[in-house]
Amino acid sequence: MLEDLLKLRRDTRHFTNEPVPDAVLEKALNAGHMAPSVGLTDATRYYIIRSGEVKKAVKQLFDAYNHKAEQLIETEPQKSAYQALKLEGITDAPLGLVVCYDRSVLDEFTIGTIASNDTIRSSAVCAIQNIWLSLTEQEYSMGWVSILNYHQFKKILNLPDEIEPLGYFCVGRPATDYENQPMLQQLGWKNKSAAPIVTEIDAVYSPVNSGNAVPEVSPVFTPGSSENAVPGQIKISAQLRAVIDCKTKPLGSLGMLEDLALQIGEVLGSLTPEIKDPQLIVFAADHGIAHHGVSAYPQEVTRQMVNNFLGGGAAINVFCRRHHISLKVVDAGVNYDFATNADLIVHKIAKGTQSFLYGPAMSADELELCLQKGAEVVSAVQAGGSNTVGFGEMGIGNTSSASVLMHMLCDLPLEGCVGKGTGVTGEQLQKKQEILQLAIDRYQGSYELKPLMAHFGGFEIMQIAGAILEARNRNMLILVDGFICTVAYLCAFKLNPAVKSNVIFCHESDEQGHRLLLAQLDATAVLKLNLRLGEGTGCALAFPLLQSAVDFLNDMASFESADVSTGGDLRV
Ligand SMILES: O=C(O)c1ccc[n+]([C@@H]2O[C@H](COP(=O)([O-])O)[C@@H](O)[C@H]2O)c1
Ligand SMILES: Cc1cc2nc[nH]c2cc1C
Repeated sequence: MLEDLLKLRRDTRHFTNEPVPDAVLEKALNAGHMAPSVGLTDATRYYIIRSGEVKKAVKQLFDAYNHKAEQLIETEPQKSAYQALKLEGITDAPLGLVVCYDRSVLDEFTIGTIASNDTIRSSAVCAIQNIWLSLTEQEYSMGWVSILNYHQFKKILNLPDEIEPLGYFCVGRPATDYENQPMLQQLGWKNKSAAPIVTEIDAVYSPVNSGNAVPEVSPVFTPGSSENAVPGQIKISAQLRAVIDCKTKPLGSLGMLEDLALQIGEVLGSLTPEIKDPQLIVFAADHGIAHHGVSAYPQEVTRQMVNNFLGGGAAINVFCRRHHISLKVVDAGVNYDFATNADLIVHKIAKGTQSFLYGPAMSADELELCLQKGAEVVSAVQAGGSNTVGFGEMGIGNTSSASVLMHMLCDLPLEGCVGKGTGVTGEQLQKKQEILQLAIDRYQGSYELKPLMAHFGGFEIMQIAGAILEARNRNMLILVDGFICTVAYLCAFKLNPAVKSNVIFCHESDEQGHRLLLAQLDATAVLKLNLRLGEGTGCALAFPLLQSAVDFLNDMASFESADVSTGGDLRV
């Protein structure tokens, strides 16, 4: 009887050393294969582990993470109780089973995954339950080990990139029935609720009728209003100019460094400004448009590079270390679930945008959420004592999004806005242009700013726009990187032109379109090094020049203090 099996099924951590016959395993895996899979994606994959060496390596991963979990427990009695629990039987169980799903099924059109890619993961969970019940019926059992560093786990099993494991399952003959209850309940850790928790929803929720009205969220700023002026901002331009001109140098001879010193002094409201705790934030997200062959690299590079940032091995890590800039990564919408990491801020809106070839990349609500989440990042940065924030991005396909936004918002010919991105040239570049043109031709929405931002945007681009707006509200110095970041700035600027005074455009990217965009914005970049990497690399490289501008303003002698004769051209 099914009900008896459901009652008997246990998450098992205690096994006899009796081997699992092949026929038992085969029957259980066939039961897994009979489970529902969304849109018949058939993405569930199984790996069998019999090797003692592999089991030992998995056990070590478990031990390391379990130790971490122990550290999180605050009270000693609870810690001791936790330590007494046996949470796995990796080396005791005769067999290990790794249940995974294959993300590459998403490379083709699939049914049922449009709202969330998580559905393929859920299908694998259905298979797991079938296997569990089949093993129970055959008087065997299984134990789910989920406390693992999945990055390492994939590495030691040498799983292909697109294969995502849900856990390691210990399989064998149970050595106990835990008195017919979950082991955690038997040991008094926690009781299972007595009955399913069910609520009937009989009407569509409306905040107005509920008597529990949600206060309206105030916009990040009020475009075009005089409230945009930062309170207390001191008009010190003339004084700064005088200080710069009195330094021991021919008038204007420090060129652009003089403009930077002036701007930094103005933004930070000081004749002796100090750059405090500079921070670089890389916003990362995936793009539905990336599935249409518009990039030279596959989508998974986004998450691989995020892991590279977290591991300290990317160009931006190297440059930030060199120039003593703190680095954080924001998961704004990467198509992946990252392990917890102190340098990762999870502001995931969804696992990638929808392809704007078929409809809006994001909803109006998601756009607002992006602006809000970006603003939150900057609030936290300032609360930590920083007054200078640089923005970088990572997202396969994001030059496509940025190019269309530039075209739509600046009314410039598309060809001038589309470039090679990660390296598409020749026919592929032609194809990228055609796909983007098709998306534009199909667009039937409003030509107002926000609908355009939502339809063609990316989660990282819009979170950066929100972050720039908040940094301006907080009177911070804002460093903008290459082409994609400048498009994020363009969106922010269209919402509040006052952002311009706080922004330094750190470099002119080699991406075709950036030069044109900077000209359109009447902006001059600090560097031109033919970079087209993104990540915020331009910001990190320009930083020592900005610091040098501040240093000459603060530390250089004046004609008077050094007793040097002025030429006839001194302005003051
Ligand atoms: O910052 C730039 O100017 C820049 C120019 C070209 C490419 N990129 C990077 O390349 C990725 C987007 O390129 P693509 O070809 O995938 O659209 C994304 O991760 C960006 O960080 C960045
Ligand atoms: C390898 C790689 C690194 C990147 N960094 C930013 N965008 C990138 C795109 C690629 C492909």
